[in-house]
Amino acid sequence: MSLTPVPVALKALLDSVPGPTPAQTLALAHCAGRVLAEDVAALRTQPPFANSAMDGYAARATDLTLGKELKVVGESAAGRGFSGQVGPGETVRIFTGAPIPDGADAIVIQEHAEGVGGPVIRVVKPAGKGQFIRPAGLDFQTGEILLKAGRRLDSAALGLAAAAGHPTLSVRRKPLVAILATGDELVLPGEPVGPDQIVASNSFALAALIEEAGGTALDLGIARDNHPDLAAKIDAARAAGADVLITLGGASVGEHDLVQAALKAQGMALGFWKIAMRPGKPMMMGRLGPMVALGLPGNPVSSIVCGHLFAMPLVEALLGIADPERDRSEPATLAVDLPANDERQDYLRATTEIIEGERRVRPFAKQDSSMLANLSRAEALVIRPAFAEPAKAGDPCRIIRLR
Ligand SMILES: Nc1nc2c(c(=O)[nH]1)N[C@H]1C(S)=C(S)[C@@H](COP(=O)(O)OP(=O)(O)OC[C@H]3O[C@@H](n4cnc5c(N)ncnc54)[C@H](O)[C@@H]3O)O[C@H]1N2
Ligand code: MOO
Repeated sequence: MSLTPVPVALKALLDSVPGPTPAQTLALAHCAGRVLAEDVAALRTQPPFANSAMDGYAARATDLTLGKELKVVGESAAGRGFSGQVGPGETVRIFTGAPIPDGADAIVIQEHAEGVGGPVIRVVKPAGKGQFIRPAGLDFQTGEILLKAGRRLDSAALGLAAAAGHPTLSVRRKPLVAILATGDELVLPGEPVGPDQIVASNSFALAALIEEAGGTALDLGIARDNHPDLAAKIDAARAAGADVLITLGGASVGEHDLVQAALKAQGMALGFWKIAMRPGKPMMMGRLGPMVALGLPGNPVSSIVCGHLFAMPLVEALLGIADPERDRSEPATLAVDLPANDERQDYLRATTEIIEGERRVRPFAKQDSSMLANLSRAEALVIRPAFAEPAKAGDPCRIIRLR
């Protein structure tokens, strides 16, 4: 079977998503990091009235000339405006956020006015028309679309939704991603490690990526390399209503690599198996009813790199985020020579440094897909396209930043 190129695999995976998860209404306080299911329109105009950007004096701009003396006829504070009219030769003491009184069309800040005894001030620096006045609707108008569906709710978006008068928002349900480790050799961290056993790490790494992308990770534990156990764990994922089942390991061609057969036995329609990528070659994708099945290789670095490249965009697609397929790579410059590449697109763990304004990347000499320590030290993955010619230090390249 030929190897599926990375972009073809990504497209097939995202196309397999039946649609975004259903919408749910949440109180604003619980919306951080969630993704909007609908556009958000302003329920009010902001600011609702012209107000002062500074503490000072509101007057007619024609009166705010050097040395002019003005009579203070009242005060406008935030929440308590001045109800009268500002006439020629008059001014109103005003504070930041307070409504601009009728008749006034400029603010002189208090540092540019001095008291001359009694309720009189003198202008020591002129102010032009409109100075320090925020007109009504400066920020937004009622009905204006402020945030589009698919927007992740960061602090700026949440502040804006609140200012626009929304106590709740319609957001996508977090995609539920069941994660199943497989292997007779695996024990959990902290458990006694017998001969020939390995500590399972992939579920923890993948759960973190899923949560970072905006999903909920459901750890199904470890299935042993036999059909009854695998079937029971796959059943558990379906019973939980998982949108996605990620399996870890058992993806390759050995006699104990049973995951694909176990999924097919339950009716999985295979999308693809084996991609032109290093690490990550034995990755598999299929559909089991409404659930997307993503089979990641067991090697820890392979599963995490596939998690970045495939599982995170999959969660984004389920959240209805626009263009989950977008190119996430950035330009950089190689710090070392690299040999020609074969048919698998490489993702090389690398450190990065800025030299003379240029991001230089230095892949580790050892790239074995079992080595997690250099993945945690890596700041980027250097992409080496399939069949790339030998490259020299100083050549341009593309990278995916890891942090
Ligand atoms: N004859 C061939 N052998 C292999 C091929 C191939 O094409 N022909 N492909 C290799 C590649 S590439 C990869 S990647 C691995 C992936 O194999 P599996 O997905 O079947 O992974 P396992 O055999 O189950 O495990 C590989 C390795 O990773 C450890 N592992 C597994 N699960 C976990 C976990 N949850 N946490 C930590 N470590 C885990 C496992 O103990 C093994 O050491 O196949 C190559 N072989
Ligand atoms: O593709 Mo495997 O992930 O090279 O080790």
